Amino acid sequence: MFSKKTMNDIDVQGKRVFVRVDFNVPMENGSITDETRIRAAIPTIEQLVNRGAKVILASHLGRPKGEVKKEMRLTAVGVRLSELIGKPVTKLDESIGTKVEETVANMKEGDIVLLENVRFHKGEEKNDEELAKSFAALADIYINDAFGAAHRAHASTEGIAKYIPAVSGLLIEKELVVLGKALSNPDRPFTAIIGGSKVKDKIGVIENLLDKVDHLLIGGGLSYTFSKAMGYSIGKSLLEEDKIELAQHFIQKAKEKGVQLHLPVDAIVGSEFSKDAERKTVDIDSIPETWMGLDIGPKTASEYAEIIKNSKLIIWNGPMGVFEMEPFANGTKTVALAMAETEGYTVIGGGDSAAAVEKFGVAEKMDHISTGGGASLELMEGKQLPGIVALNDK
Ligand SMILES: Nc1ncnc2c1ncn2[C@@H]1O[C@H](COP(=O)(O)OP(=O)(O)O)[C@@H](O)[C@H]1O
Ligand SMILES: O=C(OP(=O)(O)O)[C@H](O)COP(=O)(O)O
Repeated sequence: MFSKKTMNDIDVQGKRVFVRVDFNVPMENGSITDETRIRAAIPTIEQLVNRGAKVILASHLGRPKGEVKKEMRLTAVGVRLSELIGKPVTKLDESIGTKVEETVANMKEGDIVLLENVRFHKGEEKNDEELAKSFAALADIYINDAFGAAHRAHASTEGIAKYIPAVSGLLIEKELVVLGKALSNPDRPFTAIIGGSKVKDKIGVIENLLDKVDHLLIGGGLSYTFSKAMGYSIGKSLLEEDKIELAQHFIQKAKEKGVQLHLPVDAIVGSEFSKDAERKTVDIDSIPETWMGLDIGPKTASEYAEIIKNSKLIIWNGPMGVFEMEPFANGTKTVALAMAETEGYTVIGGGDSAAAVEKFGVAEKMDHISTGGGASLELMEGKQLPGIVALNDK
């Protein structure tokens, strides 16, 4: 049961509503390559517009680390949102300050304003009180609908909730209901697949996952820290040096728990991080010194596909390789196709993983595409998400 107040529990007509969404979409050369997260926010926005709210949207994009980065502006997102929703969206170049205050003061019922990337302010990720108060001062009500960022205690996801009435949006509610149902009493075999490049963020979740799953499949950039822990040389592959010991601990813990921890047995390596790189397939203990692992190899991919097909519940977060580059897309594609074929209940989490199943044309075949990668993993671990804890109880 969802114990937090939602936007259905409150009156929003004529109210200024600060809606935190997760518009952190994959971008390439200024264009949006996957709009899953924008589409996922639309039911909340549309309903608020129809109910006569003044809708102030806030989001982060990428990790600009407190600086204004031109390629991380939300301008393209504003344009696409306006097209999808069929209404004007006023995109501002700031998220606080006089210009924002004036624009908000002139809003009419049903208007939509999109603020600039909140992470252009250092205070956002520090959950700075002053910044949170400035966001709160813009609105009468706070609605959190950024499921993908709900595991972050930031000024616009958590801090703001201290100062004005705070409720959840429709997406967060839906995510919690669907994920909660799948995870509360999981069908077995239960398999989790973890990959991607946010190694520091994701390696920690493995500790608790080992208590929950039957199979854990590791791929993507994350896998090379494990290869290193096994004593293999990994050339120039992605490595989180200070997590090698932790990876060793997980390999040991998996053995003790009887969890099948599967690590890649082969890799596709490239001579550089480029789609035009020279490429070859090698066993995992034979990555040449100056090369880098950019995809799981074919033996690994087919082993993983087999496990997926024989599982009853599969949760996948993080691509198996740099699938955005055609020569390194095959591992992710094989896993995506196996997810489409399995009889098991399939959950995809994360911006890039969602983009991958779209790219390979199998999004429709998934049982649930979650907008949160890290957030769904933390939920699966049994952790409380700060962006949700902060909301008012029913
Ligand atoms: N071997 C690798 N080396 C470097 N980057 C990788 C590798 N494998 C996958 N990636 C990258 O990981 C990124 C996605 O990681 P992440 O953000 O953790 O996933 P998600 O958004 O699904 O949670 C993709 O852009 C992909 O190119
Ligand atoms: O893309 C996101 O997370 P995800 O890659 O775990 O799905 C969210 O927007 C959170 O972004 P962050 O991991 O930079 O805080």
